[in-house]
Amino acid sequence: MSSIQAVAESYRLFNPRAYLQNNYVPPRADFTSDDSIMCWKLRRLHEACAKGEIKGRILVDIGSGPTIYQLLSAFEHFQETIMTDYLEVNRQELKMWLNNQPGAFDWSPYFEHVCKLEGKGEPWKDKQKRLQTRVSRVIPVDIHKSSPLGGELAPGSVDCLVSSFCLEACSPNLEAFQKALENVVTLLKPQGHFLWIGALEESYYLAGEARLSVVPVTEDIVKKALCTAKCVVREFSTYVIPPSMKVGVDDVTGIFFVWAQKNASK
Ligand SMILES: C[S@@+](CC[C@H](N)C(=O)[O-])C[C@H]1O[C@@H](n2cnc3c(N)ncnc32)[C@H](O)[C@@H]1O
Repeated sequence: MSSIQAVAESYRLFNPRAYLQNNYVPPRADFTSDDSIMCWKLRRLHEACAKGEIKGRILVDIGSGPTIYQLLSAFEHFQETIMTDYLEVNRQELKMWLNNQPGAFDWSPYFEHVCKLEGKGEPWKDKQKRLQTRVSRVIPVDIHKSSPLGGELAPGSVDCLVSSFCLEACSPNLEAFQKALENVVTLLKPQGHFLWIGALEESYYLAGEARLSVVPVTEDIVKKALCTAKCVVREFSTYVIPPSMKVGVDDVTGIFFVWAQKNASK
């Protein structure tokens, strides 16, 4: 896969339902096991957001895909949450869930789990309703454009970004990955926060008929990319994929979680 255009072409076959089935049901999302990928991701996000520093007016999720789990802790600390994806099929899948339409993916175990992490005894349905109300827009994004959200949001206007498994999964090479990161970071206010989750050393993943190429990145590459994008790493952790989570839908070896902050002066 050699160009941004070729990557875009490969996404034409992306099947949101197959993607959800590959990654967002057991064993990868097994809430009876604290060792599952999903429990690790939700715990990392919960712990970063529980510190009380990550808050503000606008939260934007870059490359949401058909998923909402990545917002379950952060959205509570912002007045407005904006979800984004490159593909209309994914934006439709999200709208179906936001509008409680029949056939929408069932995220209830995720809400139950995060309510338990928060420990307030809140009924999960209350939290679900709050997220559905708090998401104000589901809009197109292209991380390869200097303004990834077009005219929808001005550079320097976002308090916090979330992004999971997007940048490495839509970039043909490391140069494009670095540029995409810099494009996305321009949306942040100085000192804005970035909660970033991604795949380590992955070269492909499947979503139905689609076989998507991924640019393999290491922990070191991710840290250096953030430094070049004028971001300071506040927390960095990695999860090593155990054999039980290797289910033949990708060749990922690990997952990184980063809480970074844009430099004050940029
Ligand atoms: C691996 S999925 C990640 C979905 C979700 N965030 C998650 O955690 O599972 C990658 C997403 O990137 C989106 N994408 C593809 N090309 C893109 C581009 N140029 N800019 C932004 N997102 C893009 C895809 O539509 C897809 O939803």
